[in-house]
Amino acid sequence: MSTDDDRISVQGAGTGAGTTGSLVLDDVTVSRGAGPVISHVSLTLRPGEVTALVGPNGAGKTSLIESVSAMTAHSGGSILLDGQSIDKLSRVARAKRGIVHIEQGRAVFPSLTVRENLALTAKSEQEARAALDHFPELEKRWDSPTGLLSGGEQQMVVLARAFAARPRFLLIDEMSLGLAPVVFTRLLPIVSTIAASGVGVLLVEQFTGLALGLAGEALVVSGGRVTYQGDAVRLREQPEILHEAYLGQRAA
Ligand SMILES: Nc1ncnc2c1ncn2[C@@H]1O[C@H](COP(=O)(O)OP(=O)(O)OP(=O)(O)O)[C@@H](O)[C@H]1O
Repeated sequence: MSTDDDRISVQGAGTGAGTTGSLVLDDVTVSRGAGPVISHVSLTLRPGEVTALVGPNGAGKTSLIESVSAMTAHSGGSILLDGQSIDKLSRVARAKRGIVHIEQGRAVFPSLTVRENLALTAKSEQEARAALDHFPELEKRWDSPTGLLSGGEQQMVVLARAFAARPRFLLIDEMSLGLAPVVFTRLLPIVSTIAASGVGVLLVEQFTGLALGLAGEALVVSGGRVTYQGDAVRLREQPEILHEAYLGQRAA
């Protein structure tokens, strides 16, 4: 059961001034089956900034990210884009407004070429090609069936396809899943570059150190609650906060 004392709010979250251009989660709770799996999260995503969402398995990270793209309905609080509630908007409507969700797992269409995969989201061949600016390694694979690419290259296709959709906000859930750390490390600068082009990124990641390296703000969640919210650099300097989150959930 949650109490008001458990709530962690961020200055500026909510409606009103300062939210234009932002995606705001205002006291969001997501429930599945018996009850809440993540409660009272307030967070503001801004263009050009990376926010890391980290915590142990089952903490509620995926449920939260899914509530933003409307894959899962939230049971409390509100989600606002440019200061307007998007609570009632479907997944497709939110995607049309620029909220793009990269789900866990590398969901490429293996028999389609890289070009064809990007054509699924890009408005034109020109835009698909433009997405390649961030992914020069895919250039030589342009006409290859995506299923023949390595795991890291397939994840690049997933990222490129999301970028070709011209997101305003990109929600990335466990991009590293099934990838060797060395391969994942190559993908991170691409995420930074995408953010630098003006996209607000929410990054859910199990490789916490790497994720915090490119984030401005970080949230740690454990057992469905936010246990830390603030500067990512400060979190890196205080690993005990993360340790507590992981150990605390195990003990709960
Ligand atoms: N479809 C579902 N129906 C019922 N409960 C679910 C469903 N999906 C997830 N849960 C439960 O919700 C809680 C939060 O899961 P969630 O996947 O959001 O956490 P997570 O932090 O993303 O974990 P992971 O890193 O393992 O994906 C867990 O207790 C999980 O068992």
